[in-house]
Amino acid sequence: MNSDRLVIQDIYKAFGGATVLEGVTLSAAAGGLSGLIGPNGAGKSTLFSIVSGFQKADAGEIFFEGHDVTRLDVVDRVRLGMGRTFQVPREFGSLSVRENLMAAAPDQSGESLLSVFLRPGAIRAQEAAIAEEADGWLDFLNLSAVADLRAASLSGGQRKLLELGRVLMLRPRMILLDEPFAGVNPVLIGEIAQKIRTLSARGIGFLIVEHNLASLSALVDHLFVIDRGTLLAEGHPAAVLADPRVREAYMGGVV
Ligand SMILES: Nc1ncnc2c1ncn2[C@@H]1O[C@H](COP(=O)(O)OP(=O)(O)OP(=O)(O)O)[C@@H](O)[C@H]1O
Repeated sequence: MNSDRLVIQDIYKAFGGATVLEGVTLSAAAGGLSGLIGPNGAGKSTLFSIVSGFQKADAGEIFFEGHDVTRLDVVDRVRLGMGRTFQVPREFGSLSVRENLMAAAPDQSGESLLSVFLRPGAIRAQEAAIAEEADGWLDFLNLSAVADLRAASLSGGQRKLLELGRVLMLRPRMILLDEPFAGVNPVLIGEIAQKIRTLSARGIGFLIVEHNLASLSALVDHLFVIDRGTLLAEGHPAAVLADPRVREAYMGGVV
């Protein structure tokens, strides 16, 4: 059942006395291109954190491709193919761009001191494979020219691309992208959107939180709108953005 979907079922979350999510239920195609919008403070980032396992819901359930992941930690969700990026990129500023990608790779047995002594050849081979994979993504993301620069020196848009690269190192089947276009110039927005389209055509699904509605609706096939902690509307982007309830809730009718 729902073996090809991310199913979010009746999620509740309160911080102190304030209820942020009040029974959010939605179902997104795991391999599809979907967007999640809503006014500031609607609970989008909180929902992302709960879906990816960084925060616990007070109630509700999450299923990914038929697996109940509600009680799994972040690492186990990543193993099942779920990846996420953050609104504020979390790269290591003092590491190079390439090192940032390599550090994101899972299962680095080279980090265990014992295996450095016992199996040095295997670790060198593994590191070489990780470096090759990182270089492949750097090339795909047009970051090869800055691979040896410190991540802190990148522009806002390049940092978004790096963040995407870091999650790609986890080999996800679905990526939750938190505001990929925020603080990015229009040219680079087009480039990031194109990368997302290419990855989608290769079978990686996306659920994207974004305030730039024009860029988002041009990219995704399906939009979800949450408002005051519940799902307000969903459907084809043009239909959703024309929905009077959405226009009313979202920016007080200015959409
Ligand atoms: N750790 C926390 N402790 C207390 N309140 C929190 C916490 N995280 C989020 N909130 C509150 O929950 C509400 C929803 O925040 P959230 O960041 O999920 O909304 P959002 O829809 O992503 O907003 P934005 O579009 O502005 O990023 C906000 O009122 C926020 O202040």
